[in-house]
Amino acid sequence: SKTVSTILVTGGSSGIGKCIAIECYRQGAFITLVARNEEKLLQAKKEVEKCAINDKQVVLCISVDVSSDYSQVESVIKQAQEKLGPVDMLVNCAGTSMSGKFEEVEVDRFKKLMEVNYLGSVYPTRAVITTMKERRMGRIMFVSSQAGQIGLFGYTAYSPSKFALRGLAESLQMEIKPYNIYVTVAYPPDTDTPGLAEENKTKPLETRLISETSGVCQPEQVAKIVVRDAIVTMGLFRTIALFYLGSFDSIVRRCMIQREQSKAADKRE
Ligand SMILES: NC(=O)C1=CN([C@@H]2O[C@H](COP(=O)(O)OP(=O)(O)OC[C@H]3O[C@@H](n4cnc5c(N)ncnc54)[C@H](OP(=O)(O)O)[C@@H]3O)[C@@H](O)[C@H]2O)C=CC1
Ligand SMILES: CCCCCCCCCCCCCCCC(=O)[C@@H](N)CO
Repeated sequence: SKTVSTILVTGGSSGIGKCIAIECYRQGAFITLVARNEEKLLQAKKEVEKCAINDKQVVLCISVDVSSDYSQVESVIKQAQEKLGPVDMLVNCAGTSMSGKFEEVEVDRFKKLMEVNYLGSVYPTRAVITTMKERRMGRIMFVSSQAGQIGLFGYTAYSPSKFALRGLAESLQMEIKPYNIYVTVAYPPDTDTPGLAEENKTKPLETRLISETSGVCQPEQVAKIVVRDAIVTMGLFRTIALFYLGSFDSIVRRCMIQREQSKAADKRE
């Protein structure tokens, strides 16, 4: 039996996701990289493999669009789990950004960003959650953005898709805490990646000046911090309304225990 973790990283072929994969591989994990473009996936796989700490480690690649068809996402993640074992940590990092003035953003982009950034995190999470609950263990990370905490000039399409992740994460955390599954949300500032370079091609001056106040991080640095937070801390509940959330948690726990007792009673009959 393995002692190391199995980690699935969406958006693992580039930028922050690739650095998260490398960071975990350096700690002995087995990794599945998920993204669409197969060449970029293979290239990233090679880079990750260079960081192995033992000869049993494996990097698996899956080419799929995380945002288009749930049944497809479910089936490829099932295949990955059959090969590498159940996912201990899911990192939802696949995403795309764009900036522009509200009235200049093509109307289709609002939908596209919600699909990729929001539904593209719902689907993989939905595909791993049942097994995590059965195993009574797991970690789920959502990669939001500083623009997922405050709305900023130029991000009328992007920010809402990142705010949505927070609502998802907090609600889900309340459901799955009794199952020993912890949710974290990362809110990085601008980070030097191919995605940022692409976004910068059309960034309004205001957006650029505002973003500069927060500086640009290196993806390796962001990866180190978010992986540490996901493994070491107990997730969101540190920061928000501890008292109320604690009492809601006890409701959830009580209901779970009652449900299990009545299930056991049914079996005895
Ligand atoms: N860089 C930054 O300044 C910041 C980024 N973020 C967030 O971090 C995440 C990663 O950003 P970054 O590293 O810059 O991005 P990159 O553009 O460099 O990488 C994006 C990754 O996501 C994959 N991806 C994109 N769309 C899909 C899809 N529909 N299905 C599956 N995979 C997909 C890409 O592969 P492929 O295209 O082949 O599918 C690639 O692996 C994003 O969610 C972004 O919003 C947050 C704060 C700051
Ligand atoms: C604790 C409260 C934090 C609030 C800090 C406010 C700082 C304002 C600057 C924000 C910079 C915008 C980052 C967007 C990054 C992004 O997601 C895109 N680059 C993706 O490519």
